[in-house]
Amino acid sequence: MTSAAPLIAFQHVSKSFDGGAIKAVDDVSLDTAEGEFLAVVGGSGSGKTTLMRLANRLIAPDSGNITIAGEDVAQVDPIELRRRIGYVFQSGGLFPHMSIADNIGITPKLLGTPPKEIAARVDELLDLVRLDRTQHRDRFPHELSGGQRQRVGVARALAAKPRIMLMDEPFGALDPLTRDALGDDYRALHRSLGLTTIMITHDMTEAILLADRIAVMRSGKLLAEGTPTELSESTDPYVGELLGTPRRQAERLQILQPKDGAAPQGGAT
Ligand SMILES: Nc1ncnc2c1ncn2[C@@H]1O[C@H](COP(=O)(O)OP(=O)(O)OP(=O)(O)O)[C@@H](O)[C@H]1O
Repeated sequence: MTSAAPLIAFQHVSKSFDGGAIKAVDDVSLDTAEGEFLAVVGGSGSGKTTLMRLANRLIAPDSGNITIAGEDVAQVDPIELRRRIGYVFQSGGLFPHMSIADNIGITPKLLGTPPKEIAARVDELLDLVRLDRTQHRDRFPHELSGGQRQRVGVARALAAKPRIMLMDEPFGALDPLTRDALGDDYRALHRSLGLTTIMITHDMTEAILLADRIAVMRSGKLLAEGTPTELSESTDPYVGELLGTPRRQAERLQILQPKDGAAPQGGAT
């Protein structure tokens, strides 16, 4: 647990579907401090997306509550909430018939921002996510690579200058190198913009590399949470199983370590 007051707090949150037959989220209490990067991992159907949708008020909990900076989200106007919380979808969620500039500018437009200001903001955001302005502004989503589309998804989520970013498997569908590059770039943005981020990922290695803290979900319940080091000390068999892959990767990657402290070829410092 962190000592600072949480920016986002789930308190005994539950959500069922199909008349109670499916307990998607089952009595989850979880805090995220301001500036923290929290990864939520867990198998398919464990309740990760439902947890995000509850925070964003896309759905309402059956019981418990979610607060942002101490305020119950149920009391916050949904438009105001979307301004405070950026949301990045796995598929990018871009509107196919709209240009990249229009996709990125949609939230400022809905908020009544004057067109000139929107155009300037779109260019600023393209720079921020490292996409060339002139090359990309007028293209359509199908004219971009998967990685570029996800960069646009991040830019669009940042358009209204939110303090909080919720990301649902944002880099899951990308090849490993692109995934790595986008993860690193996003982590840098998280820091430089002072964001608080909750990111769902299936990939424990990605969670360890990017997040300050990791929450493990299973069957709607929060099974474990902590820093990567804390989790690696967990005796829970499922947590151990999730950590199996990164452990094996780490062991195999040992062979890439320079021997006897010698500098790697190329003389990088
Ligand atoms: N609108 C809905 N109506 C009925 N059941 C739902 C609904 N949304 C989610 N569920 C069910 O709730 C459970 C949790 O789903 P959720 O999407 O939160 O899991 P997840 O951990 O995000 O899975 P994945 O990693 O596959 O995206 C699943 O059994 C799912 O089928």
